[in-house]
Amino acid sequence: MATKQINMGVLALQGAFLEHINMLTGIPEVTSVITVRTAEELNSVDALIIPGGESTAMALIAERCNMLEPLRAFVRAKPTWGTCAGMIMLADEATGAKKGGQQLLGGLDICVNRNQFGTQKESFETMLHLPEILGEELFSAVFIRAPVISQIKSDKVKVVGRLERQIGETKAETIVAVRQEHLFATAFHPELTRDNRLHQFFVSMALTYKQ
Ligand SMILES: NC(=O)CC[C@H](N)C(=O)O
Repeated sequence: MATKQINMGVLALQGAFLEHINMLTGIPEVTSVITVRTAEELNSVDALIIPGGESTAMALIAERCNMLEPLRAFVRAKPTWGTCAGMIMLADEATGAKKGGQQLLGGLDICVNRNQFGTQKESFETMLHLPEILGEELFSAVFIRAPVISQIKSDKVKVVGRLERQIGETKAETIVAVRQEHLFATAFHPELTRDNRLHQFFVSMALTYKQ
């Protein structure tokens, strides 16, 4: 039986989209990877990655390009993975937003808190346990001005990644990866490593939604 094939898109309005394209290239099931900037391009893909970057800028550009509604319709129906700023875009609610708020796409029944770990200088890389995705194996996760999931608002949301950090005397645990049906979100940047296991996971996940 022929292996199922998939056409992938990476939203390329702003942020680290080239790195995602590099990660997807070479995964056998991926027939094509395109940069998505228009509704026409969006409608030609089976699944989408929304990259990291700056969610306020991404939302403003999406609004100016009349992409907010096409993106909202896409994420309601088709597999989408948001990384970092992309995760913020997929959240139903965000705190720590700029004055006046910011546009979100929504879809994930979560609240995220932006820039939870501080400034760019406070970026860090740590080994993460993602048992539902990688079993016992660890994944090196890069956090850059990352958000965290501060609230889960429905039982449709499955937590797939937790980060434990020692802050002074206390151990703090935060949620950094979730899945809700066809949506997947990570607070960190798997595209900035040389490890494409999470990209492989997303491709397999997206294939299960392809007729
Ligand atoms: N690396 C990132 O994507 C940072 C996200 C950024 N802090 C935001 O709020 O959009």
